[in-house]
Amino acid sequence: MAQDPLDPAQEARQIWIAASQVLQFNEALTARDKGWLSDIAPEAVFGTTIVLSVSSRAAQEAVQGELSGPLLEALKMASGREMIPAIKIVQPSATQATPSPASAVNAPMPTAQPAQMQTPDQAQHPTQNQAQAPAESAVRSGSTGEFAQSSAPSPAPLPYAGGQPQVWSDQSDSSFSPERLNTPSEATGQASTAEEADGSADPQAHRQASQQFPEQLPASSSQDALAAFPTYQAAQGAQVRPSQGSQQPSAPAAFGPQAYSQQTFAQSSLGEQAFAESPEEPRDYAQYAPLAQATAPAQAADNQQLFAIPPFMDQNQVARDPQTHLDKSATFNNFIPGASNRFARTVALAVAEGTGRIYNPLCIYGSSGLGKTHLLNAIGNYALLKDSSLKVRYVTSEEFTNEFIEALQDTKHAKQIPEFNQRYRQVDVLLIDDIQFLGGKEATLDQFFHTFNALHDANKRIVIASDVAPNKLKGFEDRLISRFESGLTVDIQPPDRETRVAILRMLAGNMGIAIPNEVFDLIAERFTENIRELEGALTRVTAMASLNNQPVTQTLAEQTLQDYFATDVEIKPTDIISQVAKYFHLTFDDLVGRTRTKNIALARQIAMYLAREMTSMSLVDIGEVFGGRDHTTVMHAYTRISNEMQEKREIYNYVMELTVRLKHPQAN
Ligand SMILES: Nc1ncnc2c1ncn2[C@@H]1O[C@H](COP(=O)(O)OP(=O)(O)OP(=O)(O)O)[C@@H](O)[C@H]1O
Repeated sequence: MAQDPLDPAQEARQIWIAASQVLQFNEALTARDKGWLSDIAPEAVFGTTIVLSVSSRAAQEAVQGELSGPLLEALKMASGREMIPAIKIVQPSATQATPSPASAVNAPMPTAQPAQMQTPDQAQHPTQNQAQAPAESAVRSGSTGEFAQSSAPSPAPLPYAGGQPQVWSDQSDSSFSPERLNTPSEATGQASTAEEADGSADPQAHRQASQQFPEQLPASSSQDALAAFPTYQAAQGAQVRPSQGSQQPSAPAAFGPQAYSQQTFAQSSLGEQAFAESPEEPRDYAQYAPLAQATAPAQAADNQQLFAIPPFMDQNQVARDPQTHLDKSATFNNFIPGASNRFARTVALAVAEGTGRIYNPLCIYGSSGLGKTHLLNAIGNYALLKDSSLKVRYVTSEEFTNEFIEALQDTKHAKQIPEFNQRYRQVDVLLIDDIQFLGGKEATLDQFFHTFNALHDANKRIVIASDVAPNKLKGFEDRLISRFESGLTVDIQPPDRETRVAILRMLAGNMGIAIPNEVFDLIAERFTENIRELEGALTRVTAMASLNNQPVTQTLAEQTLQDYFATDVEIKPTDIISQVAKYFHLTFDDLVGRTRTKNIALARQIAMYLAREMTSMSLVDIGEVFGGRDHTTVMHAYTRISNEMQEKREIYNYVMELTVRLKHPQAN
C-alpha cells in the first residue's frame, strides 16, 4: 500500500531508534561509550546525511572519534544504506528546545547550520575548513575513503555534511564503500591498483577528478561498474554463472581479483546513492511512488487503463500497486548485498537506471526465497522513481497466462487478443517472475514469444526471474531459450552468514525490536538456504517475546526454534493440509475447497502460511495445491498470519503447535 513520505525529522527519528538498538547491543562498546551515544538526538535526514545533535564538544569529539565506526555501521543497519552523520552541538539551553526522539516527529524541520557541525579534522584545522568552498566541502565530505580506513591508527574522521543535502559528495568518491575494508590491500593500508588507477588513493587527485566530471557520475555509475568487468566487455550476451555452491563472491569468482570487483561494486552502489540523494528524489522510492503518480496524472491514468487488475484477481489481497503490480516495499535500499547476490543486484541496478540496456533481457535465477522477486520489484520501483512516465509492469507467469486465457475466452469481445497484445507491447520495463511456470503451455509461450520479440526489438527492458538457468527451463522452445540467453544471465546463491545476520538486523531494526547479537547468530546459523525461512524464524521469536511481554533473549529464541532445530524432515504441502485439517477438526477437502466460513478460512490461511514457510514451494505452486488458487491469495495468507502471530497468542499457538506436529510426525 502507498505510504506517506516521512518528513526529515520523522525519518531521522525512525533511523535513530533502530540505530540506537544496534549500538546498545554492540558488545565492543563500553558503558562509557554508550553514555556518549545516549547524548545523541536525531534531528533530520537529508538524502544520505543524518543530522544528529549532541550537547557538548566532548560528546561531539567522542562520537566523531572512536565511536564513528560503530555509529556508521549502526546507521547503515538501521537505514539500509550508507548514512553520513553530521554532528551538531546544541547548547544545553537549546537542547531543551531540541526535540527528543519522542517529540521529533512534530518538530519543525531543523535548519542545519554548517558552523555548528564539525568533523574531527575540522576541529583540528578550523581555518582551513572554514575557508573551504562549498563544492570542495562536498568533495571532502565524499572523501570517505579516508573514513573507510578504520584500521588506521588515528580515529577515523567522520565526513562533514556541510549542513546541506549532499548531491555530489558521495558519488564523487568512487573509492568509498565499507566493503572495501575487506580488501587485503586496505587491511594493510596499501592502495590497491584500482585505487591508484582512478586516483582515489590520492585525495587531491580524486577531488580534481570529481570536480571535473560530477554530473556524469550518477547516470553512468552502474554502467561503468559493469563495464569494468572484463567478461562483460568480452562477452556481452554470454551467460555469467558463478560456480554453484561456491562460497566465493559471484563476481570475483567470475571476473578476477577481488579488490578490482569490489571497486566496481562500490561504484555501483554509489550510483544508486547518487540518484537517491537528490533532494527531489528521496531514497525511499516506495514512499514516493504515489507522489510520482500524482505529478503525472495522465500517465497514471494511462497505466491504469493498461494494467487495471483483471477481474479474476482480488484487488484487496495484496499490497501491490494497482497499475504496475509492483510491491512498493521491495527496493534496492532494503536489499542487503552480499557475496551471493551482489552481482545480481549490481546488474539489476544498471537495468533500473536504464544504463544496462546491453543486458537485455536480464535473467535472474536461483532457488526459492533468495530475493529474485525482491530484485524485480526493486528494478521497477527504481525505474519509476527515476522516470515516472515509464510504463512498468511486474507480472508472474501465472498472471500472464491467466490474462491471456481471459482474453482468449472472452468471445464477446473479439478484440481482446489485440488488446492484450497492445497492453503488453506498450510497456517500457517488463518484469516477469517465475517464468518456469510457462513451461509446456504452448499457446501462452507462443504469445509470450511474440511479446518478447516486440519489446526486445523496441529496446524495451525485459527482466526475467526463474528458479533455473534459461538453458535448464523445461518445456520451452529453443528459440525462446536462445533469446533469453542473448542478454545476460546471473544467479543468486544462498546468502553467507554475514549477509544473513545483516538481513536479520535490518528486519529487527524495521520492527523496532532490540535483539541481542547471539540471537541473530543463532538464527543465522540455522537458517542458511532461504531468506524467507530466516525471516520466518525471526518472526516467531519476536512474536513469542511480544506475546509474553518479554525481551528477546537467546534462551527464548532457542526455546521458540527448538522444533525447527530438532529435525530436518522433509515436509510436503499435502502433509501440512492433512495435519492442519486434523488439528481444526476439518477435512482435507475443506481446506482446498471454496467454503469461506471463518474457521475454515483461518485454518486454510494457517496451512498456506506453513506451506510457504516450511516448504520450498513457490506461491504459485502452493496456490495450485490449495485448489488452484491465485498466488496472491497465498501471499495474503502468509502476510496476514505472520502479522497476527505478533498480536494474537491464539494464532501464534496454532502455528507453533502445528509446527511441532509436522516436525515430529511420529509423536502424533
Ligand atoms: N538480500 C536481501 N536483503 C533483504 N531481504 C531479502 C534479500 N533477499 C531476499 N530477501 C527477502 O526474502 C524474502 C524472499 O525473497 P523473494 O520472495 O524475493 O525470493 P524469491 O527468490 O523470489 O523466491 P521464490 O522463488 O520462492 O518466489 C522476501 O521477503 C525478500 O524481501
